[in-house]
Amino acid sequence: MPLEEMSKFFENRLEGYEEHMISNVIGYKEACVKLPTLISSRCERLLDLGCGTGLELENVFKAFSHIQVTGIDLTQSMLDKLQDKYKGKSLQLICGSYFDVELATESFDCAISFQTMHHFSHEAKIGLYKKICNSLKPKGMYIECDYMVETQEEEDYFYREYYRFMKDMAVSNEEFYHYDTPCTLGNQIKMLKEAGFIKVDKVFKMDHTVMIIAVKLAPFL
Ligand SMILES: C[S@@+](CC[C@H](N)C(=O)[O-])C[C@H]1O[C@@H](n2cnc3c(N)ncnc32)[C@H](O)[C@@H]1O
Repeated sequence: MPLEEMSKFFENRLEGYEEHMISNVIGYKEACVKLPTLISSRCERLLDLGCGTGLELENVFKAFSHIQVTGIDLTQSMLDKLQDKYKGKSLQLICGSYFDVELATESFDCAISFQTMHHFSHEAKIGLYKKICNSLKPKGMYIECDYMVETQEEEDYFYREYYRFMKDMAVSNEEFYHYDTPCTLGNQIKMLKEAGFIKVDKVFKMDHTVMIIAVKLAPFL
């Protein structure tokens, strides 16, 4: 089956998307409940990469009613739904790729990404993580919740299949097509450290849903 272009994939599944995440992705609901407990009470500006319809923001807004959220997503229809759901909230929504959107230096207290990073190469993710790290204030943190695999063999299998599909479709690696290429927790931690985060810890795991916190500076600084 040919792969679908990334934003088309999500556009075509908008109806029923949230129900699918809540009912079928084991650990997703629980990770959303945990998220606000990990965010510092002093957090004023939050960056949400691949925010989609903002399902992960529901509990954040309950705990931080005045938080300012910048959300970036490739799919306009997902952003439209987010805007509709959170009327009256402080939202800046940007339709574009988080690989391309410029992020001002030291401008966010916290950055999050939920279920969006499992589509890219290590190289692309390290570049993006550097950009995220640079956009965080000195005491800022990045929280990633994503689909991860247990072994290197599984990770290698998914990347191999992805590159095979892309080759068969004669699509360049610069274009975004939807195919899951989850990484191991160990590789995720390595990538985040290589990008400049000082401390990276797993804080939640249920089935294949894993949450990591990456801190920009050592906590005692
Ligand atoms: C599985 S959804 C997750 C949405 C939301 N974070 C959630 O937890 O419900 C993945 C989202 O990532 C977005 N996405 C994928 N690649 C992207 C990119 N390069 N830049 C911005 N958004 C991207 C898709 O458009 C989609 O809305």
